[in-house]
Amino acid sequence: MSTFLARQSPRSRRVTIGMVVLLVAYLASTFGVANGSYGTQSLVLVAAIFAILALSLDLVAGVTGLYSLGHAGLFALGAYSTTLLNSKFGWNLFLLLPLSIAGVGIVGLVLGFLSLRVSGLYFAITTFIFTLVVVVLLSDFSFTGGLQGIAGPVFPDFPPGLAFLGSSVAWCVGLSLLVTIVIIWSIRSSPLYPVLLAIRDAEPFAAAAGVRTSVMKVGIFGLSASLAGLAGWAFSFLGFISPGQFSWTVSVNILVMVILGGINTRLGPIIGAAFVSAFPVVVSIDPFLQEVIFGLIFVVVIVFFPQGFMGLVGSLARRIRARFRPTAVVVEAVEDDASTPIAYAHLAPQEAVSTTRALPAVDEVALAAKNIVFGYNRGVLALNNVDMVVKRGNIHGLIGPNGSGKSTLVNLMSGRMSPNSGTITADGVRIERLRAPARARRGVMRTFQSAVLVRELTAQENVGIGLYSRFPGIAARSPIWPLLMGARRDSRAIAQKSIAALTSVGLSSGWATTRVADVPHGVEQLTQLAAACIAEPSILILDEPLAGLSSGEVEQVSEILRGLKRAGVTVIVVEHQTRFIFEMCDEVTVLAAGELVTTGTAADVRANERVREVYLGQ
Ligand SMILES: Nc1ncnc2c1ncn2[C@@H]1O[C@H](COP(=O)(O)OP(=O)(O)OP(=O)(O)O)[C@@H](O)[C@H]1O
Repeated sequence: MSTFLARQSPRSRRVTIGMVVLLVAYLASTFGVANGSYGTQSLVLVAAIFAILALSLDLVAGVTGLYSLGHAGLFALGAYSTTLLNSKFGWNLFLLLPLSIAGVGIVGLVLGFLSLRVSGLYFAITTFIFTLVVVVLLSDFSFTGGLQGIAGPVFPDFPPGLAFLGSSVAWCVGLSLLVTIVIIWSIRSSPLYPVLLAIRDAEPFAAAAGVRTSVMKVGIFGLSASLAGLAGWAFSFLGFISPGQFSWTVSVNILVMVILGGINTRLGPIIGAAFVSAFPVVVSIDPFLQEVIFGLIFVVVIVFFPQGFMGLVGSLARRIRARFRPTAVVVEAVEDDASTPIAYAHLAPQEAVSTTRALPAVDEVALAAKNIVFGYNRGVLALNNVDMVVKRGNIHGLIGPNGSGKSTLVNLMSGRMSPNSGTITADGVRIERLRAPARARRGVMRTFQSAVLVRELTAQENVGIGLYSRFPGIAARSPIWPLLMGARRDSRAIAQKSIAALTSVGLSSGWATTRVADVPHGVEQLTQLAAACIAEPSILILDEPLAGLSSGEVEQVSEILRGLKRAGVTVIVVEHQTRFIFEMCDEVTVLAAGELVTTGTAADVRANERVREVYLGQ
């Protein structure tokens, strides 16, 4: 074992040791519970099942931002389908396990689909109604046992030779919890985790990085529902099941567990489930008083420690770490080495765009928007019959007074919206009806006017999101990520490329490991530039990249753009700083009041009478 560990990298060694510790803790605690008293067993097993539910809810609510009150309903479907199919039709309990997981997962996919139509409070209410309907149906039908409920199936005991293991139900529930922990913690340690946070906090950024956010939301909800189905399957072995055990208050209770323990944390949902399940047993007083005390604890946590128990522990740990962290510095100037394209300096030679991309043919068109018409909510047209043709390898400026339609045109070119009429082609292919992720996979990437990033993640983790479409199968591999050698290699590659991308835009490693919430505006802008550059775009669209930057940082961005141009990347840049635009750009397009004024070289545009009148104020 020690030779095996010695051959591993420090990170792999930590993962291996973590897995061994988890397995030993699981075996020891399950053995203890399985041989414990009936009272201990019923308390711990119920807590373990609620831990599964809390972990599964945290995946959708805490990580992905889909607040569901439907988990009690999904839980009920798992428990009742197992009980009814076994007691009425004699189906094998072990066959019912995958059926329950898959069946409830499919219902979850349907519920997840609703999240694409309604979000936030409306999604919570929709899922709440789902739970109500499930419970009403279970209460009304006679074959479900009505309000009285029905006896759950009997889980087979261990054979006599293994009787020393104790209660088989305890092992079954323990194994279900272990599997859930492995799946959730694997996702959290995979590159999918930052992507899910981006879907929650910065969906346009995730979409611009090539993530199909709708598919991802539906899929994650389906996975979470499957885990609720697993919890229901295991719960059916604990005795009698009745509709009251799955009412809407149970959905709320699962959410309370997540919040008390710490939303979006590894251990929080488990601690919350243990606390809420044990509370009535430990504080064994008048039930009314008990509820009042529990309510007070919840209010105190929400008001003073909104991140729950684990959030409190985490913020203490961050404060201690911050004391020992070296001061981060921005590299003020980027070396101007004409032989090394700055934005791609981090890539291996065989991957570097500059070495693989043929030099642009003169006047070859990279992106063309023709006859673009677009109006918001059928109101006044924001763009009326606008043309913009961008030549390959050029830096092309887009300027115009406030409200002239620059951001709207950028959003249409990058796929955030589609035009009412007109065509957009990239590399000769029509893209105007493609969504942002599809355009990103075609090499059309963008940044946003005010940086759209995940504030709780470090700059390095944010930049890594930009690589999502470059590493196949991240979502499919994520539930067992640390167990896969190739996946761990990919994690290392993503981390290395992210640091290199940040270095290439002039950010030191100190900033790479700082949370975006704690970095200055300039670092935030450079981080989103690195996140767009890392995926080697062929066309890069920058929406006001200089907004709020110091003169040193402006010079730094200019240098980065020159590096991109040398690497053959076509850059479209929207900017108000005309000095920068006229200095940097090969061609400039000018818009005014949603109409095209002119396109031409900096000299042509500066000399244009209409431009001087509408924009330069002369
Ligand atoms: N989400 C929206 N809903 C309705 N109207 C909008 C929306 N976004 C922009 N507009 C309108 O569309 C027109 C063009 O706006 P747009 O933001 O594209 O201009 P802009 O040139 O980028 O301006 P700025 O330089 O201030 O960013 C404006 O009249 C604006 O009020």
